[in-house]
Amino acid sequence: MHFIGKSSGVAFNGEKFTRRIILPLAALMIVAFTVVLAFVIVSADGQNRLEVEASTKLAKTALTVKTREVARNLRDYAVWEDVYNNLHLAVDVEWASTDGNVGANIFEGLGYEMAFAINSQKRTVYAVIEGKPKDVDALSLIPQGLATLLSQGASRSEPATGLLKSGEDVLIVAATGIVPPSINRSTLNPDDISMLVFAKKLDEKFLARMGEEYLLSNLVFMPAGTAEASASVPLVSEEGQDLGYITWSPAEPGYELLRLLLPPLAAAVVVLAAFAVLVVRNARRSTHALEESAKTVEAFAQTLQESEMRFRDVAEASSDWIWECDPDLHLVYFSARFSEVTGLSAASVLGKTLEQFFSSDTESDGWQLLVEGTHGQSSFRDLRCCYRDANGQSRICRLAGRPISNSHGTFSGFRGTATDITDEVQAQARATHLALHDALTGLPNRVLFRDRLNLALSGKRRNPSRVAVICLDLDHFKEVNDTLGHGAGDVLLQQLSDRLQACTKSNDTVARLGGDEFAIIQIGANQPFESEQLCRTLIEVIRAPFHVDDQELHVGVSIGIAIADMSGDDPERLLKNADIALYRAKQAGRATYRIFEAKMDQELQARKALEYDLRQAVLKHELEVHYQPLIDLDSKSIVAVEALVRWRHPSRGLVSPMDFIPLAEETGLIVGIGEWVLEKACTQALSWPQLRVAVNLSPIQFRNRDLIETVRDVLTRTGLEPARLELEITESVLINDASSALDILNALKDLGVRIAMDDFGTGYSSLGYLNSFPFDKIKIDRSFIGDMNGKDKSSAIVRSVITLGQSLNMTTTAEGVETAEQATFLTQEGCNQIQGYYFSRPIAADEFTIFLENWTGFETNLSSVAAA
Ligand SMILES: Nc1nc2c(ncn2[C@@H]2O[C@H](COP(=O)(O)O[C@H]3[C@@H](O)[C@H](n4cnc5c(=O)[nH]c(N)nc54)O[C@@H]3COP(=O)(O)O)[C@@H](O)[C@H]2O)c(=O)[nH]1
Repeated sequence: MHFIGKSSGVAFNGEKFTRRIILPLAALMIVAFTVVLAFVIVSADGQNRLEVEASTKLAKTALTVKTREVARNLRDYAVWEDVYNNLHLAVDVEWASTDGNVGANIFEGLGYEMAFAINSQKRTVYAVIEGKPKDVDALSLIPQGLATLLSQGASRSEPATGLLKSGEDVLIVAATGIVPPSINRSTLNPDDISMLVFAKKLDEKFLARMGEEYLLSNLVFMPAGTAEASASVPLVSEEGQDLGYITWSPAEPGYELLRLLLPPLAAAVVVLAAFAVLVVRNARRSTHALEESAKTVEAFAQTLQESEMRFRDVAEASSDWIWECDPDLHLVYFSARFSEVTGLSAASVLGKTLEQFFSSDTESDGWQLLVEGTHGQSSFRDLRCCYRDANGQSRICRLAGRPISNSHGTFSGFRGTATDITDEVQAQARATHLALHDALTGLPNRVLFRDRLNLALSGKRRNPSRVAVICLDLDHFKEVNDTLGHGAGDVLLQQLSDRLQACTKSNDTVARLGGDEFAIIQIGANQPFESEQLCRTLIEVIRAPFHVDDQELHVGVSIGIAIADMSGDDPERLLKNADIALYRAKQAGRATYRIFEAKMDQELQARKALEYDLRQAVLKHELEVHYQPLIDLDSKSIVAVEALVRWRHPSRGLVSPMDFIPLAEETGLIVGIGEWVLEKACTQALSWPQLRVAVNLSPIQFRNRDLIETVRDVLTRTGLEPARLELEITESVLINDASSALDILNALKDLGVRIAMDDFGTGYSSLGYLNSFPFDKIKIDRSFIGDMNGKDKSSAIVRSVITLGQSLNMTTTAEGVETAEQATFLTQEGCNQIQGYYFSRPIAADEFTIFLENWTGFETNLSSVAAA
């Protein structure tokens, strides 16, 4: 394993690219182009200079040739016998000037502007200027150099030539002696010889023709002192006098070359530049790609480095250690972590086989294959093994290994890791336990209960009717929680679970399903006998007081039993059936048990249907309120009316509240129904201004703290005077939580409404209640009224309650008065109000209005009662 160092920065940014690639390349191109251009220009210039040199030579040659031509023409005349005779021996001007001798032909034929014949005394004897004889002196006309030239020409056979000036004109002048071939020249004294002179002007015409002949374009004469041209030949006399120069426009092959070369060169430069741009662009792309791949490589290197660091950190931080064994599974290597984790020295273990050090705590095939040597030299992982650490403690580890080979490729053992998973396994075991057990009691929870039930039922199939599911629900446990707090409730539940376990056998399962709900799976050969026996025991055992925080607590238990095969063997169904039986046990007055029967389910279904109908009834406004009058026995007038709810069911007809109020209470629907009845009754009472209206309140409504607000709101909404509203409560309201109930009653009383104790005598009839709360009225339950005949116990009770009411200054009302005798007796005993079918059944509001209108009072036969 090795680390790849961080890159030293291969990255090539744009600036670097420009500096390192583009600028040198551009400079190279500029230099190359400049060199080429300079070379071309220098070559062109060289060529031009060569051309100047060549043309100069040519111009000189042309001058020489012209000069020789003048000399040659001169000589032709000078050797002519006639010229000797007519211009030397004697001067015959007429002969000489005749055309064809030395006359006009000299100018017109040969083009010489001047011709002179000069005798030995240097006197011009004959002169022809531009073809016409003139009397001029040659030496005056050409003052400088002619004398010398005459002298030279006289002394030699060939004409002497030179460039001389006449006025502003430059002349090619040739001078030679007039000596015919008949005379031996050497015999003559030069000083005696007459000279013939021809002169040719270097005028424009002459030079133009000469230029044409010698390809010297624009050949012109330039006087002395003017700026010298690039191509010129100076005109210097024999005596060194500067006469000016001839100049011409030399050909410029160099510039021609430039004209030819520059466009393709420029094109080449453009192409090269374009190519360079392309190359640079490609290079930039390549550089960019290179840069990207460099970055990627760098990133990889970084990642690898981090990965290695991570691996090292993990390896050092984890409890893993590395081991190695030879082909016979003898341990031959441990990493340093081995000793740190196990507390054992590597030396004490090295040499042992895998099997001698580890043992498998599971029936793992992998482990068997490994230690038996049938591993096939293949990798393995997740082998759970045990070993003993330095303290002799059993530890669990997970082994992973892969085969290793020597340099020849032969199998040389295994190398792998061992991870100590003892804590993990223990934590997992704890988690599993927690997931399957109730934290408070340690009993199996619902999940484990289901598992066990499934298991029991699968066993039951081999031995039917042995499994019973028993559901338990504590009676009055809520009161423990409410009065002593949840801590006390928890302790009670823990004690209860101990009692439950003590009552069951080892192969039974006691589980806590939640709250105060417990369940038992009982396996018994003799069902339902055994489960009934167990339930009776449980009821007894649980009835015994619990001791929590020095307090003696009493709870009871209701139990439902479902026997497999008697009620199906589906675990869910079985549990549900036990629940239904439990419900029936509770309905039966608690502290008892019930065994599930099929009809219970039917009843439950019917109840559910009723519940559904009731919910619908509320929504569909199928409820209505009927009214029953309360008659004052002093005035014989109707003083109040009791509102009683009815359900006009579409198919069942008028349903009694006896049939649906309990259900409404169980489902909580009573809260909404109660409020609706209250509002309806208060509204209706407004149309009977002389009457109070009495409305029944359910204990369930009392548990709701909103009751006070509800009553206040209804009174506000309807506008009924609070003193005209009488709320009837039963003793059960006070039994559950007397102090809270008394608070609510006081609050209601503060609203100004009256409170009546309903069904007095049927419950605990604790006089303490009457003492602790100043009721306005006591309603004697109709069961006492129906039973009394003047002498019996009921009559005595009724009499005592009336007396009690009188002494507590409370109104007494007798319910269920069906006969005149009952009315007479109650009148006689001093009862204040009576209510019953004798006067009217509960009737609809409009019927009641008619009843009220027709009311004329009633008669009591006091004498007959007294006689009885
Ligand atoms: N929480 C609420 N409870 C209500 C409401 N409406 C009624 N109830 C309670 O339902 C129980 C049954 O009521 P009901 O069937 O209406 O019976 C009442 C009277 O019809 C009946 N009664 C009256 N006189 C006689 C009689 O001469 N003989 C006879 N056999 N029965 C008679 O008594 C019932 C009134 O009882 P009480 O309320 O105790 O004054 C009943 O417990 C109602 O309270 C409601 O809206 N909310």
